[in-house]
Amino acid sequence: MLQLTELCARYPELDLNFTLSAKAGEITALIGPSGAGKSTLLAMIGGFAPIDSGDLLFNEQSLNALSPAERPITTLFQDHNLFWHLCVYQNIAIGLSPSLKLNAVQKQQIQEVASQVGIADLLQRMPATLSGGQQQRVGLARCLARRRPILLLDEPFSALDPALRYELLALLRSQADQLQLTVLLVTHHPEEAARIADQLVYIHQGRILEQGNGELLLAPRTSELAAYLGQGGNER
Ligand SMILES: Nc1ncnc2c1ncn2[C@@H]1O[C@H](COP(=O)(O)OP(=O)(O)OP(=O)(O)O)[C@@H](O)[C@H]1O
Repeated sequence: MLQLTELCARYPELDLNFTLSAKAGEITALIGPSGAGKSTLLAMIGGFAPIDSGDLLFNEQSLNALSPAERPITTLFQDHNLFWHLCVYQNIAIGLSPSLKLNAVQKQQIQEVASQVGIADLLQRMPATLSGGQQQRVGLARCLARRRPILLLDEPFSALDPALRYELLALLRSQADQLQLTVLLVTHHPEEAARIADQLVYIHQGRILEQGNGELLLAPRTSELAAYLGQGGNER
């Protein structure tokens, strides 16, 4: 279980304060307007942005003092996931060993993960020769190969067309189930995320305003979420 308790960061323009928990095997979709603090929240969990106060626990162990590499976490971003001078195999391998020297078990792991995400026949290709969807599969494969129990995704599929985006979300769903990953996904496509997520979390101005399952989108309780969803106009 990943548990955030009053996890705070203060910036000149925004105070962030999050209390949230997510279980193994669960996908949590983080939605909210631009500038709400979604990416900063992922960065705080991943160790890339400072935590001013509060607790970040995974299976009851504090992660606050750990460096990004020491945390049981791997992150997939929208861009900059791939090294263009390395082939697909090496792009996955670098997640396991920065020197690209792999033992037999690690080599096997790469084959396995490549099959799981449907890129087993692309391992010798260069990233520039792949479609956007294939490239994001490679990025996802690298994250999965690292076998960290927490997977953070910051809008990784948003540049893809809707059908491909959904295909990758469905892949994420199956991997979360199989590997019992705790997944936090930042997305600007709430309806799509609702099809695969266990919980939706609406973030507004550095705070969680609403949280729940897909029903949230059908019946927002706050005027902020209604406005974000384009259902504004009704005073609530
Ligand atoms: N390093 C920083 N220095 C100053 N302010 C920061 C910093 N990091 C985050 N912030 C503040 O937090 C706000 C939230 O930014 P963040 O990128 O997390 O929003 P977001 O919800 O992910 O937006 P988007 O959907 O556009 O990616 C920023 O607008 C800024 O006010």
